[in-house]
Amino acid sequence: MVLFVVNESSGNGRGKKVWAKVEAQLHKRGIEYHTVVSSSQDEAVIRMEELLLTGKMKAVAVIGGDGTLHGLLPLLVASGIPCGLIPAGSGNDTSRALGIPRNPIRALDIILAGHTRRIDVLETTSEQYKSQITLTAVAVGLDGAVAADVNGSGYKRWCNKLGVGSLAYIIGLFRSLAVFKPQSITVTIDGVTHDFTRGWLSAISNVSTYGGGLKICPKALPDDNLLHTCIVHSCSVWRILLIFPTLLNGSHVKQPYVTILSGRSVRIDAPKPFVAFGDGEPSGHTPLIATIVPAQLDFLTEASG
Ligand SMILES: Nc1ncnc2c1ncn2[C@@H]1O[C@H](COP(=O)(O)OP(=O)(O)OP(=O)(O)O)[C@@H](O)[C@H]1O
Repeated sequence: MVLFVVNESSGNGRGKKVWAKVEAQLHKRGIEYHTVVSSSQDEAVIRMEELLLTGKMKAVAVIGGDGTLHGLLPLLVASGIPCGLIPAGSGNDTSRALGIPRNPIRALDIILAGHTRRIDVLETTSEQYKSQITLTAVAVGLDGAVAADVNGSGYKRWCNKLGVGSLAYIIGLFRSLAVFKPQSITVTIDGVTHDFTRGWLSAISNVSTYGGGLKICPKALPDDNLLHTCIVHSCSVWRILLIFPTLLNGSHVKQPYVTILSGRSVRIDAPKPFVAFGDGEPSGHTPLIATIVPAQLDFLTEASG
């Protein structure tokens, strides 16, 4: 039986509408299911844990955004149960990376078909969070500041209402640029140290996009056993504004102000703490260590080939 974990508030209420469509479809097809409709992440984890202990759940389907899935990752990884997603968030970078359609019924069909792809996750350690699991990317620096600004903001609600959830990240960028101060950063990847002056951000990615479709690490794949980090450095605020549109097609990687490094483990240091957000949720501050943990999650996706 599939357990549906629903965050009705994801996408500023889209979760509720998506669940209504999915539930109607399940009834129509006469499919039995269990459900956890939660008002908080803690409640979802407790109730999901209880239901998994019964041994009757063959898969968990999350209805929500990247943040909803993020909160359930430790339990999903520990249980080894296949996991699916019916996207209902604002950014939806997990569904983008795994080719899961926005149409709830098509996403439901993928879950019911039962094909899985084994994917990696990122584990981060900071002073604030001893161990955290992220599926998409950890934004460190300017992009972390953007995530902090977007989270819970009034404009995010409006963007979602207008059906342009990704626009919230663009608004957040302009607001954050007005106050953000770049600084020297040190990125140590697999033991090799790289120093950057005027470091703006170091995005650590398991998938190619973040922030609602920005191709920050275009070559990253969720099952390549590697993490990829994109460092933007040595440039002015005006250059950042010019680089930003090139994130849409990933051509920023050709610029001298952008360095991509890949490996298994990375540590980011900065003289003053840079804020970090994983899957759009708080991950602490630098110094921060991220490690790729290969083949941790069986994700329900379209059959390949
Ligand atoms: N299982 C849950 N039930 C209820 N609320 C949750 C649950 N998990 C997380 N939340 C809260 O709901 C917020 C919004 O969820 P989520 O991040 O999935 O949606 P979003 O922000 O609209 O989309 P995205 O993360 O794709 O941009 C989270 O930041 C968190 O505070």
